[in-house]
Amino acid sequence: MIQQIYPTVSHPYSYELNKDLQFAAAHRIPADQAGKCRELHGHTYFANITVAGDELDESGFLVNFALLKQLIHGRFDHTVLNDDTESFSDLEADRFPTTEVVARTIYELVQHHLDQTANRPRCVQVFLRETPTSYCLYRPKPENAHA
Ligand SMILES: Nc1nc2c(c(=O)[nH]1)N=C([C@H](O)[C@H](O)COP(=O)(O)OP(=O)(O)OP(=O)(O)O)CN2
Ligand SMILES: [Zn+2]
Repeated sequence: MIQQIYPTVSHPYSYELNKDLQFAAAHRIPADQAGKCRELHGHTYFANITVAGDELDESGFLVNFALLKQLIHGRFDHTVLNDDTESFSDLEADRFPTTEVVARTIYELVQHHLDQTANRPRCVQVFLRETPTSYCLYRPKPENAHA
């Protein structure tokens, strides 16, 4: 079980939910500065996804916790991230599967789903831990988070 205190994000909404999930994946960072991380290696990633909004859906949910797990764990668990060419690329640094880019990609996948719901909650933060000593936070710009 994941138990951690996460950084808080300020937002104007009345409801906020948080979903912890984990997935095992391999990656390589195709940059000279990446050193040993240029080689294929694996991590157990821990993600915390924060969703906020003012309206609930017909189930009384902002969004179903299980749906968030399905979107992210279902897509990335036991994969090689570099092979997921819809999300990542070995040719553009902004799409290398770094912690930063994976965190942003999780945001994009979650928000894309939320944009299709009637109650339209917003993903306001993604926390992604790659190693015991390394993590990244992704927060959309306010105009995207509060649209
Ligand atoms: N800004 C980033 N820097 C690094 C990333 C990254 O995604 N963003 N990734 C790596 C490697 O892929 C590696 O997985 C993580 O590196 P690091 O934290 O250095 O891992 P260690 O286990 O060796 O950390 P120690 O604290 O030294 O034990 C590298 N950099
Ligand atoms: Zn790595």
